[in-house]
Amino acid sequence: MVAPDRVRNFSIIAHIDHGKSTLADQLLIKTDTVENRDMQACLLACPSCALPWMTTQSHALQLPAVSRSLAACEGCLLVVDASQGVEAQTLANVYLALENDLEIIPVLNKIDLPGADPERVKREIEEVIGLDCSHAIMASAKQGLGIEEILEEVVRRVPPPADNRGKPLRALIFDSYYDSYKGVVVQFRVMDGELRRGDLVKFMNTGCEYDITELGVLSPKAVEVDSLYAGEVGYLAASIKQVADARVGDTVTLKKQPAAEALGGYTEAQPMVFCGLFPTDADQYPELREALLKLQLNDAALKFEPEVSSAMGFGFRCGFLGLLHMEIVQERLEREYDLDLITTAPTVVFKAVTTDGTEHIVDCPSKLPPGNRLDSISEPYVRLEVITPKEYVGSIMELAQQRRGEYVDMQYLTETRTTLVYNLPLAEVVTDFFDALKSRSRGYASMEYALTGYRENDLVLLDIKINGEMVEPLAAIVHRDNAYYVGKALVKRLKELIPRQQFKVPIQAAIGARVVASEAIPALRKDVLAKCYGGDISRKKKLLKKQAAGKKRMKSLGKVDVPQEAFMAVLQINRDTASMDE
Ligand SMILES: Nc1nc2c(ncn2[C@@H]2O[C@H](COP(=O)(O)OP(=O)(O)OP(=O)(O)O)[C@@H](O)[C@H]2O)c(=O)[nH]1
Repeated sequence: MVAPDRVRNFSIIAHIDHGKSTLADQLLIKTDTVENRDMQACLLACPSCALPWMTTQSHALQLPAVSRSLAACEGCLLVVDASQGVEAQTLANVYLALENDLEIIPVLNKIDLPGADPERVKREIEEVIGLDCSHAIMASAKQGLGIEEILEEVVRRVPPPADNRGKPLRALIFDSYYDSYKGVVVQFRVMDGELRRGDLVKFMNTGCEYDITELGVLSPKAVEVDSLYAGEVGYLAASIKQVADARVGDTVTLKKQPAAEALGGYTEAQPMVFCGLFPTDADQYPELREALLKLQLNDAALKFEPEVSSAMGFGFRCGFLGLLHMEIVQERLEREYDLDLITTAPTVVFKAVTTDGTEHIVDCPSKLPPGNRLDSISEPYVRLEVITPKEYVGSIMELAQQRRGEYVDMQYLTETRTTLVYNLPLAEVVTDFFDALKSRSRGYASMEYALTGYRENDLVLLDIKINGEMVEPLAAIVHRDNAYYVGKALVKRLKELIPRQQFKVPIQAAIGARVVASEAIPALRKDVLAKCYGGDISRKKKLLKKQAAGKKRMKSLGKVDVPQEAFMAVLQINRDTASMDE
């Protein structure tokens, strides 16, 4: 055991791409090579470290996990790219660090870059965050500059953990992952007491009990130990079947002498975005189920339940933390499990109150109670914070307004950069908002958002009928003011996307019994090959191949084949309405 006064627990917070992972690697190499060090530094990599390919959108939703990592530390490195500056995520993370009372050490990374301007960025950190930067460390994680200085500063400034060894065991879970041999490997920080291999432990929030089969520290390789004390960080394995049983934020205590109270901050990951996943080939349904179960072993936030739709057949209604999470899961299902899926447009979770006063959770538009029984519909809202160079402010405000945003605040962070705050419906953010923001700011704006609650709005169900049949997966819940636009644009888009059939196919958008838009796909006249009669054979082959590839992602709805893109068309509509002149 290491004397508690020689332990330092710290983590790294940074905006995406500012160099968190590179710096973490350097620090680990350095602590490993400096022998007889007078300390044991324990680096708690924030969860986003393990997922370096995630983009900003995901991070807002990962904040609870990041906040648990921070709760397990006494200090943190605030890493800011010296060629960029403070971004939306930097701010969100700093607030969490402040809430957790951490000692924050500013590090200006990437000073090797020709565009680096550490003095400007220092001023920015001082002005925006109010953090003294006179001792900020200049570093280049890439070139290994400033690494030793960082470690020295950590030892000097981050306080050692409080000596709580005498108390009943409380260990905070800040990460967990599934290992096919050991079961779930749980990473935790012992806050109070002591934990030994073989102990019978209880997870206070889930109530699950386990015998610890393996106890160890990651330094960074796993090294088994017999016991861990308050202040130490380690991992345990106990044949736990899925990460949902060992959730981030839960408290581990001893079954024999349990702590009176769990540590605070435990929240279950709530899926915020839902979509339907249907195998293109109905025979793949059992495989899809197996694959989802496997993914769930390592993904406590993934939710799914069987869904049967008259249009789509058997599939699953799946819940995700956000769009990025959804895309990652879909991609893994298709790549790793070789499934061909039709995905329906993502939707947020609405709350509907019927005239009898009952509240209904609506995670699928077609589940909305019928109009004549509806009293009200509410939708989730977020507080969105954007940081942007000031020349894009006008364009971003316009975007936020188009997306039903409600202006809250604007502040000049520095002479050149501005922060904008809006309240806006989550439904408007989970479409292509991030892309639109990036394109309007040439990639320079960054954003962060957090759920604030539900608000009642004048929302209606927009139904889509193809060839006279209601297609549930194409239905959408939209604001009444936009329903006409969306209906019109959606019907137009569907006409472009759905291939011609042997017969004329009418497409209609309706609110209740009222048709708000209609189009028709004319009947197919020519054979597809007729176009290139006499043309060379390779061209024909190419055309056929293209058709075959297209076919894979079709779903037959009644007599009409509908391609995958049609199910996502409603997402593009928002963009279209934004640029529609009408
Ligand atoms: N020039 C230069 N590039 C750096 C430095 N540190 C990191 N990078 C590069 O910046 C990019 C992002 O670095 P990462 O360490 O992946 O950043 P991150 O903050 O961990 O990113 P996420 O995990 O995706 O949030 C990589 O291409 C690194 O090679 C540095 O000191 N100088």
